[in-house]
Amino acid sequence: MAQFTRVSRSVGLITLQNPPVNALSAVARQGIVDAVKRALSDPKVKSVVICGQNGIFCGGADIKEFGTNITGPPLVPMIHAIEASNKPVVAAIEGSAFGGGLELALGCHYRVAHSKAKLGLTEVTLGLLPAAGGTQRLPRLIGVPAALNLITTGRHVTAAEALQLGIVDQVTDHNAVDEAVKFALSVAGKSLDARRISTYPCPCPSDVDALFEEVMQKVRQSARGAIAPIACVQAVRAAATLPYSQGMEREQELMATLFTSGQARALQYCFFAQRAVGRWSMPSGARWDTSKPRSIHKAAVIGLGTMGRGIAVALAQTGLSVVAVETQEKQFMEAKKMVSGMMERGAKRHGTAPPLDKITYSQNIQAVADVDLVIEAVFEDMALKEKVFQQLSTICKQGTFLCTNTSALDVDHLASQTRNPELVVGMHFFAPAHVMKLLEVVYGPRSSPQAVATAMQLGKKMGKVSVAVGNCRGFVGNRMLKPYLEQALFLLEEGATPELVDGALEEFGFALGVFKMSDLSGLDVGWKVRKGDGLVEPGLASGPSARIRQGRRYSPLGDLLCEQGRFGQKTGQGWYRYDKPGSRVPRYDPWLHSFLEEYRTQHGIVARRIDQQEVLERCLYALINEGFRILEDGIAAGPEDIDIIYVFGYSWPRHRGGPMFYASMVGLAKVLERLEHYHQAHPDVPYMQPCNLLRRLVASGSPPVHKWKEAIKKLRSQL
Ligand SMILES: CCCCCCC[C@H](O)CC(=O)SCCNC(=O)CCNC(=O)[C@H](O)C(C)(C)COP(=O)([O-])OP(=O)([O-])OC[C@H]1O[C@@H](n2cnc3c(N)ncnc32)[C@H](O)[C@@H]1OP(=O)([O-])[O-]
Repeated sequence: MAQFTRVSRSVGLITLQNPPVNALSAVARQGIVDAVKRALSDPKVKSVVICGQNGIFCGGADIKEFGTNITGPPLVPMIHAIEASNKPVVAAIEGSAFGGGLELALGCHYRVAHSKAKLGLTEVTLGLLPAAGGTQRLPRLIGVPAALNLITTGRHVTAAEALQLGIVDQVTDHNAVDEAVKFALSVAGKSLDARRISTYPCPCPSDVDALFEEVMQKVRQSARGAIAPIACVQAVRAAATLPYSQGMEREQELMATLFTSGQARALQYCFFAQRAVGRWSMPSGARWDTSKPRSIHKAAVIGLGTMGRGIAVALAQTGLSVVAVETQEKQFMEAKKMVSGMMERGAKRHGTAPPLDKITYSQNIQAVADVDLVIEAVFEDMALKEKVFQQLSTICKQGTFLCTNTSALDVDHLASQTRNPELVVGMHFFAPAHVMKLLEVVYGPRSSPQAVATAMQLGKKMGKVSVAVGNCRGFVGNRMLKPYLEQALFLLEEGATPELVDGALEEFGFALGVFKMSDLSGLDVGWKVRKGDGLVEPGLASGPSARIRQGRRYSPLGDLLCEQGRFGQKTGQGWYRYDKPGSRVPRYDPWLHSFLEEYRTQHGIVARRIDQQEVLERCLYALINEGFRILEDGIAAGPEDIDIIYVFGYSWPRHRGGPMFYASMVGLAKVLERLEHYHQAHPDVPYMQPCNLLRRLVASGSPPVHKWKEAIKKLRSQL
């Protein structure tokens, strides 16, 4: 709803009241329409201010209404009525003005913003475009290039930038509503002819065609298959080339296409899923709202390799005091330099001072005695980690949380090395840890709800999207990755090339295909793990057993590359060739192709033609099937947790909503049928056998993804 009051005798103050973000729901829109009518018909009111309650202007259209039968007054005529008013209307922007919220403000004649406010036409991030006149008014106000930048990226701008761009007329450090009221008093009675943005000519660059062609090319490249950014460019082009009313028609047309698209549904699902993962629960019944986190003031990082350095930087940037421990002299000296460099670069980007004094370095693990929380990030070796946890358990003060950054090892086993296993959780960061947004918080059967709550809260403070998951090999992300990687190797054996597999995955929307990604991460990492698991047999053996391990199909292709010293980008050779070690541009490598041919000959494999569809089905459905197993095992509480892990940690294209959402869009019955097909064709790959949960969901009518949690609970109770 919206409240109307008269202030300073002649200013009509309209306050949006729809907590928590004053979204423009049907009731809120009706409230605005009624309040505006009242203000315009009240002769005592000479000017109007629109603001939002609780320090937030407006979070835009009510996203929860999308996909329902939308009732109430539509936004476009509501905003037109405000703009057409013959009394000046001033938007008082505090907190956020996003999407439809900013469009509402653009319909006002003036905008006053608080200095801490953020503004943006964010619709593109939800698979939409600003369809309440935003694509037509913003370019008229700030010019085509700046509007294109904002609308196609959805980026938030500060009040200072908004002032510089000309989006707002005044920025204040004081109460924005009070300032807007003063402003409204000062403009009462003045002509509004030059204040209605829809009547402005669009400042058009001389060569419109060339500009839009260039922008479209760039947007297509970065969109990775997302359609909304492209529609945004088309709508702004309409602003630049058509009269306002025709531009509005084009905006509505484009919006109608996006509105019902699967991509919009996927992106809106991601929006809510990202928030839902914060409401975590454990199989014990412990939950986010009943578990109290402890405040962390001082933390330690043990091990300053690549991961440890990133974690130390991320902690320091959060404002915590950090003790960074590295026992090896050479690594210690190198890490100190690198960490300072990382902080200085980060600070330069944000225009702040680097938090260099937040970190103290030590080569002695005893230095962590008084910290509240430790994150162990030593080499991925169980014996080494066991030793570290035993030491920490005796060195640290009572109650210190002991966390491990392991990406796959048993968190519960590490907990068993300590006196207080309830204080142990996994905090699995993704490289580079000070940049990547994802954090898997891994609880073992003995982790206390307080330890989980504390790690989740710390993750949030560090700006991470934190997801609480159960303990198993590889947790959620890396456990699902294993079958995906293996399928890619099997496809190579059968006749595919790295270029074909990567091409299919990149067309699907991944930033990098699986082989380019492996080259980037380093092939030696997985090799070491496989060696540890007893899977690696040196040499190019032939015969049926050469490609079988522990009774299952195994591809030694990755091991063979590593034996040749081909570790990926770092050595200049991997699945691709690079100009020199450390170069980033992958190039076709004739050696690799001859090697694959030789390998197939040696193993009596006749290469066959593999198409993109098979690549996608085998790689993605294998990964999805493991996702269903993870749900079945209770390692993830729901599909949202898995999807958010994949979108934020594994570059899964957000416009496809994450693997589990994608499965629901493809249709569970279809996924099941294809898995059955591939399992029949490859019976020596047990993980291709469709998971029971998938079968049961299909048998129960393939409920939509938001109903899976409920369905899983029901299925469990029947077991
Ligand atoms: C045919 C149709 C024609 C349509 C015309 C087009 C109109 C327009 O162009 C389209 C739009 O505006 S598209 C919209 C463009 N707008 C955007 O893209 C802005 C999206 N919102 C945001 O970016 C952030 O929420 C804020 C920065 C506003 C606040 O951040 P913060 O302080 O960290 O808080 P938080 O944790 O993030 O949210 C708190 C709670 O509010 C919930 N909720 C939030 N916004 C909502 C919404 N619009 N709606 C509903 N709910 C919304 C959120 O789910 C959460 O609920 P929970 O149950 O407690 O989990």
